[in-house]
Amino acid sequence: MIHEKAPAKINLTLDVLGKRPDGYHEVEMIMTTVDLYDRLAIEGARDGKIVIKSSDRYVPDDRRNLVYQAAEILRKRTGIRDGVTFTLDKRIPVAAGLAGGSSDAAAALRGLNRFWKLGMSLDELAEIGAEIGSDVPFCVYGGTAFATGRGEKIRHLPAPPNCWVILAKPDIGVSTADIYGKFDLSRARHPDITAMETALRQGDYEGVCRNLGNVLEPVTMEMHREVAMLKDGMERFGADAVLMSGSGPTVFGLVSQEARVARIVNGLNGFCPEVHAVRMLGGRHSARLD
Ligand SMILES: C[C@@](CO)(OP(=O)(O)O)[C@H](O)COP(=O)(O)OP(=O)(O)OC[C@H]1O[C@@H](n2ccc(N)nc2=O)[C@H](O)[C@@H]1O
Ligand SMILES: Nc1ncnc2c1ncn2[C@@H]1O[C@H](COP(=O)(O)OP(=O)(O)O)[C@@H](O)[C@H]1O
Repeated sequence: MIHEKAPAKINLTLDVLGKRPDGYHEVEMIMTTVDLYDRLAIEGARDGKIVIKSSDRYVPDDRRNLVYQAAEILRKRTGIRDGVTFTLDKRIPVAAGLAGGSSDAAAALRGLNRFWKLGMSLDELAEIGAEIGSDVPFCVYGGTAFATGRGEKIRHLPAPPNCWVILAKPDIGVSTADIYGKFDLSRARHPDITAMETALRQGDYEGVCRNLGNVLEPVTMEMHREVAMLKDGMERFGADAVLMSGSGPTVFGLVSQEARVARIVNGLNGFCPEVHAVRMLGGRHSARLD
């Protein structure tokens, strides 16, 4: 049996440039991984079956699970017919804007690469991952990156300055397709992605805080006032900067002073069911074969 960790991501910036003929949106975003993980165990299965055992009853255990799709695509590409059992310990909230499913799929690709001794590079796995979902290539590498296209083209960036990240997810689920569908380009306030990239290159924490921005945030907030309430709460309790991640509804706050973390977490616990205090990870995965 082998194990692979699947970290959550947050979007430091998310911009949409327009809708494409294929129905997806052209995006520019800066993403980074944080130390909240799902855990994936991989072992063999009889009769060539792909079996998913999940700790979360809201996550599908069939072909709809992105982990299943990762195994299926990898088998098709390589001609391998072996069965495989995945035991998925979900810690990342589902449908939260934290790319839990995408990160699980990426972990399945990295893990199966080791389990089946395929010898593929992360670039090859990322290319395969793009067939599963727009965020999967980023999740294959992890770390910090500038993502373009529909999110699948990746350019690596330096890790953000170390700080605490407080994640708060209201008790609602959000459909990514729904939020992109309601997005109106003419009303968008575009974030300054160049300024964010400069802040990352200079290790400038205040610059990172100043330049957080997500054009999908007002769209999700208009549908769910809980998101705006959480953002207000997080700011009031003392986070340095606050933003919604991805299509939401998770809101994250950046905090440099450890002493403030407990105060913010305790304050939010009063009205938000799911709050996590985590750290930035920033570093990339490797395509290890052991
Ligand atoms: C918004 C983001 C930001 O990181 O993350 P989440 O909120 O899902 O975490 C991503 O763009 C989500 O990526 P991902 O969740 O992999 O999306 P996909 O499975 O490829 O697409 C789901 C649906 O979202 C819409 N979609 C997705 C990506 C994109 N660039 N344009 C789109 O319009 C499409 O309607 C698509 O059918
Ligand atoms: N391994 C998985 N973990 C979580 N959700 C999954 C997984 N595979 C498929 N899904 C489906 O994908 C949807 C989006 O989940 P998730 O990846 O957690 O959200 P997001 O795209 O907002 O980050 C869920 O509603 C779920 O039905």
